[in-house]
Amino acid sequence: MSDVILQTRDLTKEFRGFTAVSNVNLSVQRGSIHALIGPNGAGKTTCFNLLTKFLTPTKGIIHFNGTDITSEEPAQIARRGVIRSFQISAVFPHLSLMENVRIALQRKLGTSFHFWSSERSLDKLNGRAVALLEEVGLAHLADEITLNLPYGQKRALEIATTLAMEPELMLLDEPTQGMGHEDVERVTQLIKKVSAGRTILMVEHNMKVISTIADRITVLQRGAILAEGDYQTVSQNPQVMEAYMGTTDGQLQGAH
Ligand SMILES: Nc1ncnc2c1ncn2[C@@H]1O[C@H](COP(=O)(O)OP(=O)(O)OP(=O)(O)O)[C@@H](O)[C@H]1O
Repeated sequence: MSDVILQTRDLTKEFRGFTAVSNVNLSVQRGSIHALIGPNGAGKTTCFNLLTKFLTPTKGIIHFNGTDITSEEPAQIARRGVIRSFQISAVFPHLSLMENVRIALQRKLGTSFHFWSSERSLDKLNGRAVALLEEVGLAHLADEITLNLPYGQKRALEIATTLAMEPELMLLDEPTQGMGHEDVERVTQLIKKVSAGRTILMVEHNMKVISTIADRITVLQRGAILAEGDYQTVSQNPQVMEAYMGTTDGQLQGAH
């Protein structure tokens, strides 16, 4: 039986008559790494904004875990476990890595009386923060000031703060953007690692990353789904090649 965690039906967003996302029927399998790709302006970011309700759809339905969440507020959707990776600017540069992860954990716990009434709550909080830093390979830098981290490790910290929100579905927005080859490799492996027991929907331009870790790919063009399938299927689709390269005999590897 297929196990779909996220499903959209006819998801559409119009901006003053311009259709940025057009009747998108997206189906994300639980436990998969699903990539959303497409040329500039294809509607990828708008899709993410609709899924997290930073934008209200003009039309369409969003189901998460079988529940219609279309009319829910962003905070409600986040509480359900749909968490978009924080932008790098949301990580406090003058605080240590440990402090940043603790703040993310506190944000998740909020004013839960059950948690804070426990005498050992601070120990638990610190323990959880260390475990998250370990998960992303940054535990040895726990007391380092975030500002001093190289770019690749800042993105790993961003993933740790996202994990602190206990995501069931993580939305990663161009996680390897602006990285050198080694950082791309490291973050690719990190995404693979943290995908265990979670579902990841990622916007990514780097075809090497996509071919390495994506189970399924949805290609958007001018707001609509152009193609879907695994890397092999999508990369050999003449329409996809055309959309990326303006040629039907090009290779997707060269895109972006
Ligand atoms: N708030 C807005 N008002 C008007 N038009 C918008 C708005 N947001 C996005 N658009 C338009 O919608 C289209 C899709 O934009 P979007 O940012 O979703 O594309 P994208 O696939 O994420 O592109 P990129 O890869 O360049 O980030 C673009 O033509 C963009 O100009």
